[in-house]
Amino acid sequence: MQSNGYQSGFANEFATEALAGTLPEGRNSPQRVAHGLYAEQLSGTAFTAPRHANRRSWLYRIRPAAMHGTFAPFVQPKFHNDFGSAPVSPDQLRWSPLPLPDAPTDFVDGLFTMAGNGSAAAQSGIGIHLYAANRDMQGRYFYDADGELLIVPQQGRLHIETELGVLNIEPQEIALIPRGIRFRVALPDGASRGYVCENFGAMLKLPDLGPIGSNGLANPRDFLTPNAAFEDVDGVFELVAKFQGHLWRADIGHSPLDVVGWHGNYAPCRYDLRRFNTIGSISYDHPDPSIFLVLHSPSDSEGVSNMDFVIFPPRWLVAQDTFRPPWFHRNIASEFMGLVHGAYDAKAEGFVPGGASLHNSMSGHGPDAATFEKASAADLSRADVIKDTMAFMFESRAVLRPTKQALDAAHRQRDYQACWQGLHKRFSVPSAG
Ligand SMILES: O=C(O)Cc1cc(O)ccc1O
Ligand SMILES: [Fe+2]
Repeated sequence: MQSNGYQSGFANEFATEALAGTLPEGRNSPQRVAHGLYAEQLSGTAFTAPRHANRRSWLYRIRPAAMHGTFAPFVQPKFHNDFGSAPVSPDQLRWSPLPLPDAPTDFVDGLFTMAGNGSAAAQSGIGIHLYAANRDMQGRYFYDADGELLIVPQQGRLHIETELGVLNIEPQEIALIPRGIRFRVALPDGASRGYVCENFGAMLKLPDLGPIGSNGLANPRDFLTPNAAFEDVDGVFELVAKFQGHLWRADIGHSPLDVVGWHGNYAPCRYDLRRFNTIGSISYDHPDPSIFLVLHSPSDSEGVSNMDFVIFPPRWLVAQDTFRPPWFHRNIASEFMGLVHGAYDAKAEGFVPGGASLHNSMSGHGPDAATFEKASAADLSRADVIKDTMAFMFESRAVLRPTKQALDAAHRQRDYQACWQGLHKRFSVPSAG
């Protein structure tokens, strides 16, 4: 399926048709829809959610979504929401990239669950997954009833055909696929890898800007939602569903990507992280990383997120009398980090593109010894430019429980804590007089 272009804006009321005259005028559900299509509403928030938070779309499609066979369990044991109940160690954890597969592996088969909290049943928390895949989804369509998917490719472009249109993204761009939307992923570059945050909680939204003003951080017009595109194909296909933490499959005799036109504000979108308007200190001190917030999923407590998606993009560091890289810290929040491109300014080595780290609540972390030495001696009369970099963080209010397979993985760096062992004692009491 080819892209039909995009519409700009975040969660706007969009309207798009791949065939002229598809969308009904003045009503959503006429007695007979144009072109013999079926009308179907897809709601992503409660019917009665306040207007500013209400998200739903109307789809005009060749066959209703109800048409498929019965579901049976689908076996892909690496992709799940079993975050366990065993004690979670407060150790800092880090991983090298998930190895690319040798055997033919599509996006669904290539998902590997790293950590998570909460559950789909509780409608709060997140699942954090990696993917490593090398072939297009063939005759297979997928949807996630458990959460919205935030996809962060690190290697290889993704061609994502969804019910509502096509998203093409490359590393340093992201895709957001709302809960329930059916899609198929093709890999134009072959072997591909990246990160996925599965959000069981409130839908991701742009943060308020407060004193920053009316512009800045991720600007709404840089979010792109696809125009309608459809395929009218019959065949022997399968529909894979993620439902309550488990995978299911059903036969389906046609492509579910058969929406000819749609309107509404519940739709997938893409965003280029390089468009982020990065704001930082132009006087002294390193600000809290909330200044780098792209999108967040609020929780029931004001100002406390179910999940914050934060990036560390290229930027200038000019603060005076300041240790410029991230400081040493312990936070109530729990931080899962990934690196899409380049190097991260808190770590001289070991944290590489495709890799990941996990620093849970109150576990101390910060610059490694080499970074500390360098930044403590840096000449601050010059501005530092941090270029060729794109790190990110999925930060959550609740502890992120690493999965057994993540802890046992061959690519876990079991010596991660050694990066701080060179931070020797520097203290000395000045001698009297
Ligand atoms: O741990 C990290 O590297 C992420 C991070 C970056 C920063 O600039 C300040 C706090 C923080 O948790
Ligand atoms: Fe941190």
